[in-house]
Amino acid sequence: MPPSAPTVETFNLTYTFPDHSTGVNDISLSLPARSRTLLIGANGAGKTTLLRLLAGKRLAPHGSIRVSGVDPFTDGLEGVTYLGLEWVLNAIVRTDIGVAELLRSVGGDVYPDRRDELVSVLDIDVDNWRMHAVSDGERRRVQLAMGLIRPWTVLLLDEITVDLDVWSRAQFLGWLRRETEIRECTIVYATHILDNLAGWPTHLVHMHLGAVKGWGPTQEMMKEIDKEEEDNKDGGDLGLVKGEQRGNSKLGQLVLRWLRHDLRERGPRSKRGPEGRSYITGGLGGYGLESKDGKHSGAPGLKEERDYLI
Ligand SMILES: Nc1ncnc2c1ncn2[C@@H]1O[C@H](COP(=O)(O)OP(=O)(O)OP(=O)(O)O)[C@@H](O)[C@H]1O
Repeated sequence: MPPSAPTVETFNLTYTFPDHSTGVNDISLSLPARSRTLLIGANGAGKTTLLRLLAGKRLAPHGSIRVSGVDPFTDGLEGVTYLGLEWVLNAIVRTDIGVAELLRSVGGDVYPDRRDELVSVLDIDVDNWRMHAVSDGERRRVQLAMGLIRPWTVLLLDEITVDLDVWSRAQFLGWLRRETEIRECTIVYATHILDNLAGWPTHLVHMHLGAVKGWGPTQEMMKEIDKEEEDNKDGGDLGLVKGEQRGNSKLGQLVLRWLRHDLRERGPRSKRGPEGRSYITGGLGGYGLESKDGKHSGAPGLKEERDYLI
């Protein structure tokens, strides 16, 4: 990979699984060097598929992906680090092995400054922790350190911070941010957890049913929610009352809005339930029930779609 700035671009990227279901559909993105992009979308929106394609874990059509201006699958994926589920499930991190040894095995001695920095940021006890006898969150912290010691140029992160406590996650996100400020590197991060992310992403990508519905610099994307605040509607378009809105960050409000619209647009998953009864999902889950004769039995206390908060 050339030493130029690590831009990430896709050109009409489409991927269909062997069973003919759509993974991603006609995605064109141009993420600038040193950007920190969040992939946002409901479960099944295509975030993991996109990240795996960018990482070369799935074969993208020739010419549909460029990293630093070149086809990474022709010219090499060196510098691209993908941290996702399969990496997290690696069995070695559950064996009776010390942290120091593990970090050494992934190049800790070659990059001692980065190793020590990550150990400090992720609050890892190098001397005493053995991997078969740590908590899930502690294990995850060691895994993050292992995956990030080698200086990557493009980091593709599929939500793997779920086990971190709020403080550790904030420290970690701060470290990632600093990386993009002091080194030539770029991050694409798929997450549902928006805590401590206000001000973190430089770009947002809104995915739905395998497609990108919108993307761009965060400030541009936020205008949508700024406008809603200006309009000052009761509960806006989220179906939430005012007080509930206030509890969310602006980013949280924007994402709630997107996901609510996406679920409405997608519509019900299935009309048939057990025993011939059909679910009235209204795009928001199967809370209401309709009996065979069409009479609405409903979930206790829930009568209208507005009642089903996401
Ligand atoms: N191996 C597979 N074979 C067929 N279809 C798949 C496969 N993996 C994923 N899909 C489908 O592709 C779509 C996108 O899945 P993907 O895992 O990319 O979503 P996601 O946005 O990462 O979701 P989540 O937020 O739940 O992790 C889904 O509809 C899913 O059912």
